[in-house]
Amino acid sequence: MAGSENQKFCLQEVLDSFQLCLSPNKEVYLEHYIAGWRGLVKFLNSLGSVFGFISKDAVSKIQILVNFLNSENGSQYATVQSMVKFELDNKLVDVDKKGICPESGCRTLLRLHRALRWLELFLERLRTSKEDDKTSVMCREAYNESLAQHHPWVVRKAAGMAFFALPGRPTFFEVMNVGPPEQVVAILGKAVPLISEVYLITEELYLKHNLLDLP
Ligand SMILES: CCCCCCCC/C=C\CCCCCCCC(=O)N[C@@H](COP(=O)(O)O)[C@H](O)/C=C/CCCCCCCCCCCCC
Repeated sequence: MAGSENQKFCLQEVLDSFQLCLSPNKEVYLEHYIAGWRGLVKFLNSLGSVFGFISKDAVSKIQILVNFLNSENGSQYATVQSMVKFELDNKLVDVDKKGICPESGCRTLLRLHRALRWLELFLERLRTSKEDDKTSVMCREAYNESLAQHHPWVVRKAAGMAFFALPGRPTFFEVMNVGPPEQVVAILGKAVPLISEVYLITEELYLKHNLLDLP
């Protein structure tokens, strides 16, 4: 999969990954979760270098999780549930403040998990938007309702500037690469509930283990 972030984006592939994410007993497969994010990063990269700092952060977090999956403990990272159990049982998570495990799987996934909520809110706005609605406004609103609450001022400012560079809705829909607008809206109608389900399962798991504020 190396370098796949540079290939052409297709929304259907992202949908497929998030579909494969859930096991029959509603565990979240890390491999497919990562594949979903890789697909999204492809989209981000196609929007231009102004989004480079966001893409870079997402790629570095994806890479941390890939490294865990490929490590000698890889089988413990098969699902988000098994990762949480393994890291907590073996004291591999910095719970209160950064210490000897600053880049645990739990902490790294939490950052992507928060971004998944932004994605859900943004895609729902896109799905229900009108032709001349502004993607930058949809993106900002979704960001303010989610990720922004976890970012310091300087990151919020940089993100806010980048949103101005987002293309209009028609170009945005074209880049999604699934056909005419009605088709995009139909696929978004499948993607949003799926992403929401993955988000909620992870949120409940993290809440149960008191992991929602990992430093
Ligand atoms: C389906 C097609 C349409 C939507 C496609 C969206 C594509 C989005 C792809 C990636 C989204 C970005 C994921 C960002 C992860 C951010 C994780 C994070 O919060 N990191 C911060 C905290 O990390 P630590 O310091 O604690 O390690 C880090 O400080 C962040 C730095 C970069 C800025 C992040 C800004 C996020 C803005 C999200 C909106 C992206 C706009 C994309 C527009 C399509």
